[in-house]
Amino acid sequence: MTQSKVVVHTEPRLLAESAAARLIVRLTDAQAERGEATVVLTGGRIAAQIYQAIRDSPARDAVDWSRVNLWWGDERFLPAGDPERNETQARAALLDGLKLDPARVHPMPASDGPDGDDAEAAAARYATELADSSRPGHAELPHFDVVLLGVGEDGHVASVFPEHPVTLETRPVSAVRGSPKPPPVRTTLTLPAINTADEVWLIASGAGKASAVGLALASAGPRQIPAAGVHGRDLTLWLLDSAAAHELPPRFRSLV
Ligand SMILES: O=C(O)[C@H](O)[C@@H](O)[C@H](O)[C@H](O)COP(=O)(O)O
Repeated sequence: MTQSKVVVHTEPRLLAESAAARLIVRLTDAQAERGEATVVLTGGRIAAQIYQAIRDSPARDAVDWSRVNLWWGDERFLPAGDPERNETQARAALLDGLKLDPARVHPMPASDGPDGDDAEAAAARYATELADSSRPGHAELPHFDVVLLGVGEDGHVASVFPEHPVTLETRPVSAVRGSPKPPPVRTTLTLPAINTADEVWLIASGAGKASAVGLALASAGPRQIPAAGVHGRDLTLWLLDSAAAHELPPRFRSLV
């Protein structure tokens, strides 16, 4: 039975620093347990701050980065190296400074890759790459220790947007057309894929997220608020700053 936890920090800098420290510990624990660790990265502003905090952390190399498997939860379907790609932003903020094993780094396909501008084919390709790394007993997906998710003002996570057909997708990876958040074409892990993770961390900063966070932790459904539809097998962790926590349901009010 998954455990839910909400942690509120007074300001964005503390949210980013503490999330970075938490991820370093989580990855080192996973490596101690299984010899490797697997994390699914997200895009966005608070995620970039977390990546930079990891980069600058004195504890950074407690993680053996050569034994970390990196996947992405979603990607803007743009040419390789485009500054708007989540991969480009993660590499600039953190990855380029780490001793990663390139064979363990799995960016989502670019729009100038082997599938050209066919986002559906690119999504299928990523699904195959995931399946090729799947864990025993799970035909389609590797073991995800942690999936990181930013939360949109509208309650989206990854590129699963409210009332979008992708909210009903059962395949692990989907193309997304008509994204309300530019660019319009993306690829994303779906809610069922995200929910295979041991832990899902939802990270939100700023007053603009307060409504979506409050609805997700109240009674919203996953089509209306996709963030309401994600949960880890062991832990669903909300990492918030005070501004994003401003509309938490009464049972969480003591945290703010
Ligand atoms: O490709 C993307 O845009 C992200 O994956 C997206 O899901 C992001 O995490 C949220 O929109 C929050 O972004 P901010 O932290 O910048 O508000």
